[in-house]
Amino acid sequence: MTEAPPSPLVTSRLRTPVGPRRDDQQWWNAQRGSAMPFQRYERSGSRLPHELTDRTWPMKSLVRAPLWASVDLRDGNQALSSPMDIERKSRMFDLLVSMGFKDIEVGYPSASDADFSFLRMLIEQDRIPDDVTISVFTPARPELIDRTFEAIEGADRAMVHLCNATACLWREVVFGMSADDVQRMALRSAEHIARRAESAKRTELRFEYSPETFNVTEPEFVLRLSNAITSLWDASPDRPVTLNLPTTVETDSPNVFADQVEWMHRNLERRDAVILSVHPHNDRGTAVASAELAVMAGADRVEGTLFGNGERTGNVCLATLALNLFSQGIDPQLDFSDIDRIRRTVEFANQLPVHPRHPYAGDLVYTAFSGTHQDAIAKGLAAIERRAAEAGTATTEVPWDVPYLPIDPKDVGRTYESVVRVNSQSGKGGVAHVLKSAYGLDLPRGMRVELARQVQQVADGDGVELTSRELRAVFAEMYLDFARPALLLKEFQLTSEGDTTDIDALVVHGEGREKRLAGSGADAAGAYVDALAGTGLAVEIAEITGHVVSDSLGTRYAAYAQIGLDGATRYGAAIAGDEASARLGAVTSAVNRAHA
Ligand SMILES: CC(=O)SCCNC(=O)CCNC(=O)[C@H](O)C(C)(C)COP(=O)(O)OP(=O)(O)OC[C@H]1O[C@@H](n2cnc3c(N)ncnc32)[C@H](O)[C@@H]1OP(=O)(O)O
Ligand SMILES: CC(C)C(=O)C(=O)O
Ligand SMILES: [Mg+2]
Repeated sequence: MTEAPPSPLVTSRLRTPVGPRRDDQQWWNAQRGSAMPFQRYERSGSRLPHELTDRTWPMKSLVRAPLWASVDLRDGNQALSSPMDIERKSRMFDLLVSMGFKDIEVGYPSASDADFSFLRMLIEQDRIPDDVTISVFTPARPELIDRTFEAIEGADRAMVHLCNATACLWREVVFGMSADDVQRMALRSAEHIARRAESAKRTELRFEYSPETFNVTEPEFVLRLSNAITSLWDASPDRPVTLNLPTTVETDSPNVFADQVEWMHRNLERRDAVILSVHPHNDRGTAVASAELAVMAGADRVEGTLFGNGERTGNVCLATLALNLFSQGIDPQLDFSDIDRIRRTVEFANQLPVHPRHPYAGDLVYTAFSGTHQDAIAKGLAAIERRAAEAGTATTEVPWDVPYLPIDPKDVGRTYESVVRVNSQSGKGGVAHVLKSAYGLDLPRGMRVELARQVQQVADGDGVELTSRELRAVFAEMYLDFARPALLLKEFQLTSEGDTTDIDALVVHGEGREKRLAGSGADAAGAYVDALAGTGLAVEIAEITGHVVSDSLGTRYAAYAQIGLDGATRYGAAIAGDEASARLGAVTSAVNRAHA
């Protein structure tokens, strides 16, 4: 068996070890060796091309969306315990089209009847829009290539995607071939494809080649093979060949992949005739970083799946990549404006749930439970509203800048309702935010503190989250509903003359009977406390605030009073049909709380 050409690129060791030194462990580092058999995974040599000391990708930033290619229907599908049936495939295909994907790998038609018939259905029912190119996967086996061409017969456009593994382990263990044999197998298949394409005149054909296991293949071998393929297919700027570099099994940190991609990008022949693509998998959990750095390193196109379904730990998640761009002010060129619809369809097709913490799409990703985060979010949302009001424009027109929320949930079709959810980790900011957003109640600061303390006690006791309705109930129990009120304002009449307001009120105080009281003051509340002196209550008003509330019961008024009584400060609140009733009710509530 011929060995792969010796590659200086894979034997050089350029990596500088980082991390705490083991020999003179510091007093502050109590970590000790584990019993894990890590030695089994030690590597000799490096995958870094040693020429690449002048890498340019670290200085680059992403400025536009790469070409997106969905492989949900091929790589995603092949990883499912129950592969998609035709209905699930159709729903996935229509979703991808509706989102703006122009490059969709629809299957591996030579592998199964399900993939073959789905493709025939798409073609025969004319379901492929004019600006969408479907791609079909084939291994380097002539009989399967022939079947692939049967599957695409009659299509207006298609991309034939040839793939074979190239790394030493696969050459030796899977194929039992030398590097030269693998190259010969790939070229024979590429030639076979070119020949078949000659006779498929009706279809505008493009070609893709993937050196599967690229990331663990000797770079010089993969470069030589890729150049031979693009030459055989006669890649030209007006008929470019897609060269797709996968991390079939992700093995290294993303900077290593970025170096590998930049090295290919700089050394490929016919670079202007090659669409350089990457296909990261997520075995180390760094597929997104690998894709982003690869684009900085020169890749033009990214293959992946929605929410990262795929073999083992999955393919790179295109939703994350696209919305990462969006969050930096770059048009993702894909429509995620209703991310829950997208998620529901993908969950239906894959029969797999999307994790509640999945970037941008999970149920919980725009939700804060912890107090300080809630406080900051509530302040951030209020600041956006203020800025919009100052500019005389809608909140959607001012730049988004809210702590702990990288994007506006509304931009992906979410509401603010679940942004703040209250449990025992919550503070006053969160409690106030929920009452305001769900019920329009804008409590004064001191009252928020008092209410939050009570909410925390309830949440601690129950150990669960409080819904906005439960929160409203805690508020009502504290300030609005008194089973045995010490003071009851049954009715009142106000008259004003000049700067003075007079009140005539009917109250019940303590165990006593109804009592008619009169008083005067600068306003209704002032007149009321003056009248209350007649029952022996020496109330002082520190602050009264209020606002209109519109809810299912119509437009009403909410008032919040802070009073001094018997040397203590109390808060009270009331919601009533008119402002005066609410303000007097808030004073009554505060008195009742003092006596509770
Ligand atoms: C990284 C990727 O995602 S590659 C895509 C992988 N996707 C799939 O495998 C899904 C669909 N696959 C299938 O349905 C089947 O594997 C089939 C129908 C394609 C082939 O089935 P079988 O002929 O029974 O072969 P099987 O899958 O057991 O083994 C693969 C054979 O193909 C060879 N092979 C594997 N990959 C390739 C390739 N890219 N090009 C050429 N030959 C290949 C293997 O060496 C093995 O050959 P051998 O029989 O001489 O040992
Ligand atoms: C077919 C290739 C691109 C693949 O899916 C992989 O290597 O992961
Ligand atoms: Mg893959």
